[in-house]
Amino acid sequence: MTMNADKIDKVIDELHINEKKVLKGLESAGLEAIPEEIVETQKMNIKAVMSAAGILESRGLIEVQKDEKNVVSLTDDGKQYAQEGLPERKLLKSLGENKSIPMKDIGQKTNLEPSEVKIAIGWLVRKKWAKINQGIVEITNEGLNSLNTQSDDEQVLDKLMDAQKILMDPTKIIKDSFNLGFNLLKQRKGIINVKKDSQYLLKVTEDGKAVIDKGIDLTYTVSQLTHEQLKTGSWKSLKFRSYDINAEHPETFPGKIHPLTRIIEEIRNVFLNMGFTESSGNILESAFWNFDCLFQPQDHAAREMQDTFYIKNPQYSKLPDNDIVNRVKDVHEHGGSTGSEGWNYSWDREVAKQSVLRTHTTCVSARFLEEYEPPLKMFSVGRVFRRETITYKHLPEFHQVEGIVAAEDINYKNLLGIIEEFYHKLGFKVRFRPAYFPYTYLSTECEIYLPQKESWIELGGSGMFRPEVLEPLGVETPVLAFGLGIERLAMLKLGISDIRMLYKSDIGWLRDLPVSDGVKLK
Ligand SMILES: N[C@@H](Cc1ccccc1)C(=O)O
Repeated sequence: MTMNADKIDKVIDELHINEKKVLKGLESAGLEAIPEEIVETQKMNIKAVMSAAGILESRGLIEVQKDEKNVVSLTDDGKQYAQEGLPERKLLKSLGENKSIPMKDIGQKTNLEPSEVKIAIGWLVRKKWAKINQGIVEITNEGLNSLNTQSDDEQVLDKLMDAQKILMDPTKIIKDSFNLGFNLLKQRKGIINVKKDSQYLLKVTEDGKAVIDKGIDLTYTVSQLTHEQLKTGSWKSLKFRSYDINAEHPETFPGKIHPLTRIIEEIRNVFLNMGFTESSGNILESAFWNFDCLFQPQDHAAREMQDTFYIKNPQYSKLPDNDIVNRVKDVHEHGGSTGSEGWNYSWDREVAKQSVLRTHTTCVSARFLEEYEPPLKMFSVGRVFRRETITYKHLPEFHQVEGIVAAEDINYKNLLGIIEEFYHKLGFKVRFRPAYFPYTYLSTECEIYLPQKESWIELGGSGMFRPEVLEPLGVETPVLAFGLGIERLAMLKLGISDIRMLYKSDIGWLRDLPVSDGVKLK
């Protein structure tokens, strides 16, 4: 099957100068040549020819045939034998017409070296030129007949002497006289050398022919720009090799921002766009800001060691001004001036001073309210900590987004509207259920719908801060507040079923995520 014209043009366009030269060389050699010939005609080195041939072969333009040959030549000893004759020939000659001679006399009566005598007798017998009878060497008729003729091995010896080397095909076993002679010589050590040698033959294929027929322009095409070309300006006259966007390439894994970070950024953008101011607090917090100022009684279950991480060092954190501390104490003990009864116990300053890892970001909202005057809209994102057993949907450490809106005419309906709007912007449908928090009334839990599971899952709490919270902070307007978990939202957005995957260093699934989902990061 041959290529169409478009394909031919594309192939030509992609050929490197060396590949073009090899094709040129093959064209002038009649579509078939050994690499050495291309080296000659195209003035290339053998390495360049071979690597270009490899590429041409991979593109189907040529075929590279490999021919393994044995190169046979004579050793120095072999050459000496070729000149002086093999020992058995020397012995036969020096015996002349003598048909027999005792073995022990051979040394004296012939001109053979002592070391040759044994070999000579051995081969005389092997070649059936002589027999040994009770210590006497007797020349046979065959021996006499061969006085004036060359045996097979002697002929090969002569040929090798003349030709210096002879190529033999190792895959073919030929029973001609050359091979017989060659095998005989090989049985004697140190006469002939056999080396393997690969010979390549480059043959143009039909596709290659089509490319050659189209005409190959030897203009140098550059695949890489060098410093030199830029400096001298020679790049202006160069022809550049076009990109092959289909070329094989190693798989790469670009760095990307972790999806959880991205979702946090997306959430931040939503609130910033809704006109909220961003704030933040500390991970290490006093029980006062985490619990007490939120009207959470000091014997509340959530404060217990099994739910909250208490810190040994620093064991205690600083409390704010006595004013606010005393107002909080008042509210806890008997409701302050809110009209509420409070919790009716004796509030302990030491308990409020304990250091904790914040269990929610609501403490950020409390601190903000203490510092700023309504009207205000504030959100914060941060890590919170709870003594949870790790499961597919629980982590002892996770993120919350927390927010408050404080203004004269703010009400519970606004709260539901804001939460609905927030989830809507992230692509979720939300519903509300009544709930209880010590610091809000009315209180609600929000749930979002999971189409895959056809069920609702709880994502966070919210409510209107109680007067017992607002009064000590000096806030006179209503305040709506919410605190929503982020990891569960991330699970839904990313379609993962185990929350732990968000914190695993196993990057397998992260590799499959797109590099960007279009969320702008600062
Ligand atoms: N702090 C609550 C959420 C909440 C925030 C604000 C008001 C009401 C509830 C939680 O962590 O679950």
